[in-house]
Amino acid sequence: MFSLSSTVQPQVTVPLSHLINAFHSPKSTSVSVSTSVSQNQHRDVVPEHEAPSSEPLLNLRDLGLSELKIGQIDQLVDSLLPGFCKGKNISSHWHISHVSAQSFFENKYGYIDVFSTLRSSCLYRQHSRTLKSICSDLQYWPGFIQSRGFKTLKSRTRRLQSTSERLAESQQIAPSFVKGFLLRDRGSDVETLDKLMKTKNIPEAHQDAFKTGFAEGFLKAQALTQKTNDSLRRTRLILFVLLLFGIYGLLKNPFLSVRFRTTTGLDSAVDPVQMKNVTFEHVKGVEEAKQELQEVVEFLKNPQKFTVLGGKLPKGILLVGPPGTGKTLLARAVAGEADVPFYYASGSEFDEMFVGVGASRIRNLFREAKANAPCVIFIDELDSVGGKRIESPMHPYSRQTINQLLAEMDGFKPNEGVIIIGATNFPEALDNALIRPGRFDMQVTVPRPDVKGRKEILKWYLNKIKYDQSVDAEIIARGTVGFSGAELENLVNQAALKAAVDGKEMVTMKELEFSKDKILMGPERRSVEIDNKNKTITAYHESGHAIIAYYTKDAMPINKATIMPRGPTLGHVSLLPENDRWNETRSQLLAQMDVSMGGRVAEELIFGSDHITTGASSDFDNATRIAKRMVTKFGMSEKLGVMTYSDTGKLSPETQSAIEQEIRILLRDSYERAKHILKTHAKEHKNLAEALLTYETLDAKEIQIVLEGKKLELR
Ligand SMILES: Nc1ncnc2c1ncn2[C@@H]1O[C@H](COP(=O)(O)OP(=O)(O)OP(=O)(O)O)[C@@H](O)[C@H]1O
Ligand SMILES: [Zn+2]
Repeated sequence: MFSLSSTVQPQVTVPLSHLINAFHSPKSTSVSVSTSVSQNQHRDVVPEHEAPSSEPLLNLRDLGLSELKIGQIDQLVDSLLPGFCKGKNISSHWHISHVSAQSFFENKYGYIDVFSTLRSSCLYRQHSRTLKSICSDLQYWPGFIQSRGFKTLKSRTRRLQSTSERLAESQQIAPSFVKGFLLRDRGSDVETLDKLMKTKNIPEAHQDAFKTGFAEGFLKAQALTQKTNDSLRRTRLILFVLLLFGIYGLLKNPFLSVRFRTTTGLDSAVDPVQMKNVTFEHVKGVEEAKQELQEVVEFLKNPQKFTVLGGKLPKGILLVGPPGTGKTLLARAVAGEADVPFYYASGSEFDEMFVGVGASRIRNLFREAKANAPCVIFIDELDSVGGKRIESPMHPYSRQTINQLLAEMDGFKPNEGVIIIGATNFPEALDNALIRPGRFDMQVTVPRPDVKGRKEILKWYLNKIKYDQSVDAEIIARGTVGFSGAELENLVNQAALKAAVDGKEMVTMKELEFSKDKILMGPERRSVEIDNKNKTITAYHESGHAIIAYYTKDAMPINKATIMPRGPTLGHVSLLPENDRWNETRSQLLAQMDVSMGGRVAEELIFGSDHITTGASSDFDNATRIAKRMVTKFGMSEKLGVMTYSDTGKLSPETQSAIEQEIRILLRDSYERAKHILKTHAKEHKNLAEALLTYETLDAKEIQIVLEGKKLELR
């Protein structure tokens, strides 16, 4: 601790504590003193000390100090002024062993024992020896002297008053020199010291040494006080200079200044943007969301019209959906359609480790927005400011931030024309207080686009680039199940870049397919040298899949087959659902399993069962997953019936083995069906594999040509 009292304390009390230490620190000395006093005195003293009430109030005479013999005094003085008696001179020992510490502990060990004061005050009182009793009186002194160094005059007076009050009570019995110390009259200190030494018959030569020692100790203590004060002042100065440098650095250094700015909360994204250039036209494939937001646009255009009948519009709208589905775009479009200012804020901006900063940003944002109503405030990643996790110790102040947000949302009237749109990927993570009526009480789902939506989005972005008329957006749309708007935009962009790199004038299907595969499976690995044997195996394996897909009634249409290594694969066949599949029939699922089996079946038929490879593992994963779900989820096993088995680990061993049995049968049958097809179409299989070895990649049309036995035009 660096409190003033604790730093200054030691110096002022030094001289006396030295005395105290000198009096009774060498235990053996004090013992020998007390044993050598006459039995009488000893008896006199002991009972007094046994009575607790008499503790500190002892008269020197009672202590028998005046009766000490010369030899004993020598002993005493020796303990006070070590080395003095021997040399009858102020030895160098005395100079060194002075005073500079408050306690015996500190003198001995060289560092402060923080409990020394407490301990001493208790211990000294417990001592039954006479000299120690004096010390118990003496050690009142440091406490009062301490105040002189740094207390105000007022407090000092008060202290003195209380001191004298206490004194008044004990005036009759307190030793006079202790009184002198307590009153801190230096003159009387000396006087009392003189008197003491006189009454106690301390020889004159000793008296001088005694006083000198006292004075020296005092001076040293003064010097120490001065030193401590100086160093204290220096430390403060250094800290102040460092602080100034720190602030200067923060303002000067660009990186730091950004930190500083963002943490001050003074400029938290309060500049609105006019969104004239973004309208609902720009958002494709999310028709339902657009319809729901249409009424908000009407409201922003004319807030009064809506509230005149007492109707209330939601203050907050929550856009919920996976990343990249166009939530931000929709919010912008709302502002753009209504032609009102758009305030953008990201939830993570408010998630500050500094107390109050997040809250003050929210305040600023709402103040600005209200001044410019009607307007739209958009808070992206709302979960990072309004999430339930805000109780976590990592975000100690986010509770404040969310409370501020709630207060601001409650703080304006519904017809003020401020609409808050929040976006989140995890609505379930939001704090309940945020989604109750009056806050974000309208939820709009922004899902991943369906095949129609994907086609629209693709067309929208294709129209921004040069593309060949042969490009069929629908084919790409069908092959990009689960893609978000942002991913589709990226796909078109990558195709355009690829075309540019290849020196083409326009983007064709080839580039679009290429970038689709790249996004789905990772980049091509053209540099990998695959030996002919492996290439052949891959060609037959992939053609196996393709043949099964082609000749199985309920399989998805083939889109493409390739033996170009990409990501972790050596080749692949891609199939295209005609439409997004909302439901799948039993025969469609079986067809998918058969197609998966096609690869391994081909390897076995062409190269023999000793030469099958590891390449089919992901095919089996896929087939097994389908079979398992058919049995345990879809009720498609006659033996196990129309029942779901969610946690197979908890089922009885019989049921578990029955499930396993059924899955095994489904897979085995699938394998056999695939084998049958490949055996039947061995010729087509061979043709297709050879075509793949020649051309590396074949699209749906080319595959059809090969399988119909026609010759492919040379590319
Ligand atoms: N439905 C869509 N129509 C047109 N473009 C879209 C669509 N969805 C996404 N995009 C494109 O993707 C970009 C990113 O989308 P946006 O930032 O709106 O997604 P988001 O849902 O807000 O994502 P996040 O949750 O990651 O913030 C948009 O700027 C836009 O170019
Ligand atoms: Zn395969």
